[in-house]
Amino acid sequence: MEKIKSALPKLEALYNSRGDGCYYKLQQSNERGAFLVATREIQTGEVILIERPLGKQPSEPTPALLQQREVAPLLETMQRCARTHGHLTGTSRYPPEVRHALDRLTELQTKEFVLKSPDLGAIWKLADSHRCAEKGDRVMIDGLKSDAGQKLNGLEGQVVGIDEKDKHRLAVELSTNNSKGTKSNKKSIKRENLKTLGGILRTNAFVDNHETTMLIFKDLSRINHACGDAANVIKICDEKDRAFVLARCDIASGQELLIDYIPGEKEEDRLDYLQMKYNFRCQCKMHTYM
Ligand SMILES: C[S@@+](CC[C@H](N)C(=O)[O-])C[C@H]1O[C@@H](n2cnc3c(N)ncnc32)[C@H](O)[C@@H]1O
Repeated sequence: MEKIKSALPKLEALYNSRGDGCYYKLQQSNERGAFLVATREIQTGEVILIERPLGKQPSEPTPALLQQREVAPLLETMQRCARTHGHLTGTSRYPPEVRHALDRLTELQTKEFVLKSPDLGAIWKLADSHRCAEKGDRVMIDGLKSDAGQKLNGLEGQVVGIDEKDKHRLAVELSTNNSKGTKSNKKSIKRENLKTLGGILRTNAFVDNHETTMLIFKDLSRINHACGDAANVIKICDEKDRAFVLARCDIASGQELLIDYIPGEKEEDRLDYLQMKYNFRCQCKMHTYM
């Protein structure tokens, strides 16, 4: 890894000098959402993309977050669980209250960081596999299928509580701008149709080289996961948190780009960790026949 890091300036110069355009395109599938596909043959070691993050936030709770009143009971829940089950990485065998605590802590922290990103519009376009909105959260409506619902997809708002008439839905206050200014407009929406910034962060974040910062990217965050040798690309960050994505083997045109989200994670913890952090059951070729 150190060898690649020292080669980054040379790789960047090479990447900037090549005149043959982008090496991948974005596609969409019903099962695994958006993904990237190679549009030409790529050789081992070639740089596929270099990009700066759209947003970032510290991996651990900041002192400002720790001072918030609602945070102490959430941390207490997580610490109690860690005492009973061991360290809180690598497994989804935790009780629902721990998952809830994780959801809330991430959501609260995104208010201090991701919500203030100048690229917020691009961040909202990323996927949210968690769908864990609660009262007070900024949300975006997503995935409504009916004709009327489709018109609401992409609108932003804030959850103001549970819908009194239907406890399975949340009341969302949309802010609609019109010629007379901002008008209040409440809608009743199922949680599964609401993206949150915390959910987006957890679904899409990669850590920096020191594992202290979570970073989200416009293109890198569209690359789906495959475990270990089933992955054909790797990423490495430079000191400015820009991600370099390199081919770790030869990639044929038309092949999906795949990255290991959890390099170094032990095999026995992998499926649980992917489920907890990204909320999917891994179907890569290492796990298809399990
Ligand atoms: C970082 S995003 C990747 C891009 C995403 N497919 C999209 O639509 O934007 C991670 C999410 O993609 C999906 N995903 C990625 N790799 C997958 C895999 N091997 N099997 C199933 N779903 C996967 C899961 O929904 C996961 O939470």
